[in-house]
Amino acid sequence: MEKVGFFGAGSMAEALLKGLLGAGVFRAEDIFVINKKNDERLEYIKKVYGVKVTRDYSEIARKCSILMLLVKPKDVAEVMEKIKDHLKEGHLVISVAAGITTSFIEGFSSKKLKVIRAMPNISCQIKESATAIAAGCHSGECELKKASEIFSSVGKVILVDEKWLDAVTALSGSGPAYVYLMMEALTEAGVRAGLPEKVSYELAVQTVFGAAKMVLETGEEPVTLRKKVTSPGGTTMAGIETLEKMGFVNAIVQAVKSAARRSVEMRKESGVSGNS
Ligand SMILES: NC(=O)C1=CN([C@@H]2O[C@H](COP(=O)(O)OP(=O)(O)OC[C@H]3O[C@@H](n4cnc5c(N)ncnc54)[C@H](OP(=O)(O)O)[C@@H]3O)[C@@H](O)[C@H]2O)C=CC1
Ligand SMILES: O=C(O)[C@@H]1CCC=N1
Repeated sequence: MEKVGFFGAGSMAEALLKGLLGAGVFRAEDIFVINKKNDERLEYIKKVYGVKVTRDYSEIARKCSILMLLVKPKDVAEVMEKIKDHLKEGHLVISVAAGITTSFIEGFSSKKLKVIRAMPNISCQIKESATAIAAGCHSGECELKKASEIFSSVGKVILVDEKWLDAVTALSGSGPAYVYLMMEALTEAGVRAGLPEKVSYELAVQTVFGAAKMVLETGEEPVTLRKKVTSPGGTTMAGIETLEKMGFVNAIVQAVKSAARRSVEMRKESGVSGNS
């Protein structure tokens, strides 16, 4: 079985660990995890998931054929500097860092480094991620298949052109947070309408879950289902009209635009030149 190295032991690394181990894609003993300085966190990861932990970058590069960059965009260069002399053409580097291009990563090695850029989301923890993947210029079918296998084990995978990844990041990478905010807003709204907080919270969360499941299980589009809920002259119509008046759709459109812009900014702040 192939060995995989995790550079980073934060939220994304843990979400992926849970998903990959749960799905049996890798054995715990074939996963190596490194972080920068948080000893407590590394100890926790080792204890809870039974994976190997180290502070030796070259050990990971030597032992693992798949190297996953699970660090913040600004820290990608530091990791690449530390592993660049140990990289071989046989390595597959998979980065989830928002805004960081495959060409930036490829640029750290004189070899034809195989790089895949992926944008999963936090739901990989429960195997429900929406992940988009794009290939770097030395990656082909084989690397895409491998990355696809990894991310399929934690949800749905869509293959995209790399130029779309800022938009993908803004939509589905950040997207769970927008939906959580919607749940918070519904809960708050219920409380303001007189419900006890616990009742409001339970209704809000189940409503969001049920609505998503309806779309997936019936195959009907959201617009069709929305019309089915909206009786003429009824309560939903009153609610939707207020959302429209308050610019709900535009607020979402602007949120995704801002997030995509931030992806571009983070690329620049991380020292990456060029687009997407
Ligand atoms: N969170 C999310 O929902 C999503 C995140 N992403 C992407 O995933 C990446 C990681 O995000 P997230 O997990 O939230 O971030 P966290 O801040 O939770 O984790 C970052 C990790 O990187 C480690 N790290 C920093 N520098 C180094 C280094 N030089 N060598 C080794 N490890 C290092 C940190 O170690 P230490 O604590 O010791 O400093 C920490 O374990 C980001 O690039 C983000 O864009 C993508 C999709 C969704
Ligand atoms: O907020 C961020 O920058 C990361 C990327 C997508 C989700 N979280």
